[in-house]
Amino acid sequence: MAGTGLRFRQGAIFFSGAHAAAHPRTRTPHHHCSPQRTHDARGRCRLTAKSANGRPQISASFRDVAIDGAQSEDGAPEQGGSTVSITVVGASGDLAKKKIFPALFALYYEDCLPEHFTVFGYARSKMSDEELRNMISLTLTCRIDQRENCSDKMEQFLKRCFYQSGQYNSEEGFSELDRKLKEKEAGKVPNRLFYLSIPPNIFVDVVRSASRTASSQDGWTRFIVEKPFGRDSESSGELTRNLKKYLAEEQIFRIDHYLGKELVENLSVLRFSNLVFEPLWSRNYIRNVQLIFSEDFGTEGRGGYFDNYGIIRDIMQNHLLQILALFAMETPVSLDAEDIRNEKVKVLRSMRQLRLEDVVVGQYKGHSKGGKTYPAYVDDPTVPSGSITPTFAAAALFIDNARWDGVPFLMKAGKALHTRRAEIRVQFRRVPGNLYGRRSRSVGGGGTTATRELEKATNELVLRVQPDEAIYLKINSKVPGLGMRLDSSDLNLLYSERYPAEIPDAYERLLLDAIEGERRLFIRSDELDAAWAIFTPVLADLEANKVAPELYPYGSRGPVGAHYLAANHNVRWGDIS
Ligand SMILES: NC(=O)C1=CN([C@@H]2O[C@H](COP(=O)(O)OP(=O)(O)OC[C@H]3O[C@@H](n4cnc5c(N)ncnc54)[C@H](OP(=O)(O)O)[C@@H]3O)[C@@H](O)[C@H]2O)C=CC1
Ligand SMILES: O=C1O[C@H](COP(=O)(O)O)[C@@H](O)[C@H](O)[C@H]1O
Repeated sequence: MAGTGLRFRQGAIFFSGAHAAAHPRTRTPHHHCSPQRTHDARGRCRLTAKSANGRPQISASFRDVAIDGAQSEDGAPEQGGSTVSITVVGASGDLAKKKIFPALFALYYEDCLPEHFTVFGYARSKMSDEELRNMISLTLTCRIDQRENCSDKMEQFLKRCFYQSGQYNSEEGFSELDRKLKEKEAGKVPNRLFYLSIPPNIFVDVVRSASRTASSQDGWTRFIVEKPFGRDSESSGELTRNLKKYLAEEQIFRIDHYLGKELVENLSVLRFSNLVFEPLWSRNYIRNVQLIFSEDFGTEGRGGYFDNYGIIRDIMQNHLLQILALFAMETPVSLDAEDIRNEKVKVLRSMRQLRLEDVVVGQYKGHSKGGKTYPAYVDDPTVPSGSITPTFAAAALFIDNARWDGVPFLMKAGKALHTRRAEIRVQFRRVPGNLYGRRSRSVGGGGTTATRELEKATNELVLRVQPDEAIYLKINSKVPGLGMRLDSSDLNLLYSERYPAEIPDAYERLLLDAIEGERRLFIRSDELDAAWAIFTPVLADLEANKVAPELYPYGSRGPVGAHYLAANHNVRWGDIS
């Protein structure tokens, strides 16, 4: 089943009622947007459809495509139409509490969920519906730009939340869930979404039991699968094969929440809808690309999980590589999920396998500063003593195709660093024969001289994914005055100034996409294979050679080895120069 179109949330391009009626999207969830709301301007809660040539068609809101129907306050539907049941498996866990329930509430608060929906939590912990509601109510928040009584909305949302306790490999547990779901769904076409917010070793157990006993009979059944998708090519292949014993690929939504981040979504818009960037987007003008992730906290509380994976698997092989693929892919045939994912696979398959000499690994050590003591990674009681799992890595990757031949794509990811940041930096080549870069020559009537420093200040495009989302371009420009003094300054699109509304969390976008059957931002199995093929050999070498990580103090800028790695490729990290 191919993706059925896309929303232009920001641009608010919508499809017509006539098309809505004909479009396959109308078979799935039936959305309701309050007509009083100003969602158009915010670009939220709208469906778009595309014509055969992939262009968006004109406007109709979810309301236009909804099959009208009523639902009682506790989520029990009245006759007719369809309903969506969202089951969060692992409901008692960290991710569910921190991200999934809050994202579902935010969607509800924004009137973005289908009119008829129910949320179930499933886990082994014993809990009543009321206890689940109390638990999740602690992490629900309202938008800063509140438009209506938040506590009423929370109460209404919580009334639609229920809990079922059961084992993850238990068909009885999921049969009981199925029975309760049916009660809520009665009379409507049931669509079911399972979110696997559980450790990866039980993904297959859950999929086996839930698909056999709690699949929808008449509607769709989809599973969102959290990372990690294996530890290497082999384990990932095995996971995929096992999942596919019970599910079709179209039912599997492998989530990478970085694809749901606003700036990452904007990357393709920036490239493909501005004439000024795409012609420069190649080895002819780009010197290097840097993908940087840093966190100013350690693995606190997640050391048990992390030690089995390390930073390369936790961040690079998925989040940073996905960004790289979107950055470097060729223009897709259309904005359909399959066309985009085809291009991502192509570019990933053109990448060279990473070699040990192109990687630097580090691990944070304890540090005292300002009377405060910060722990070492190995101080975490869930981390085995003497662990050499990297909490920092830098790597130089290459794409062996005509567009990117010879351009280093440098990645850097680390925990317990001096700042929290995720960004993409594009460093352009020097201006050939730069008139203003000639050292000894006077370049203006004012008598000032341009220096070599300025020649070094080449253009740099920065997409700051977080925090303080921004896109800025470093340019050389003349300092106002009678002389000819040049300066490097920024053309800056700071989101908080240009778009004052709060930016939705990545999980909101991705949950909504999964409900709508939009696969563009989820990882296809061949993408995953291509991603693991790049990293598996070096991961095996690191482990086989027991490569000791370079220690860096908690709160520092990371190991100096990262600078040498960059220098080997004639690069200076943009975040520290
Ligand atoms: N937390 C985060 O920030 C992120 C998490 N993820 C991924 O999301 C998934 C869930 O993460 P998170 O919520 O942190 O996980 P948790 O460790 O909190 O586990 C979720 C739930 O699964 C059950 N569980 C935990 N360990 C086991 C076990 N060994 N065997 C059976 N059941 C177990 C527990 O529920 P009960 O005992 O009630 O059954 C627990 O509440 C994981 O795949 C993780 O890698 C991805 C990105 C970020
Ligand atoms: O997937 C993961 O992402 C988080 C960082 O996500 P962010 O949205 O807060 O930037 C990271 O902390 C975690 O280790 C990793 O598993």
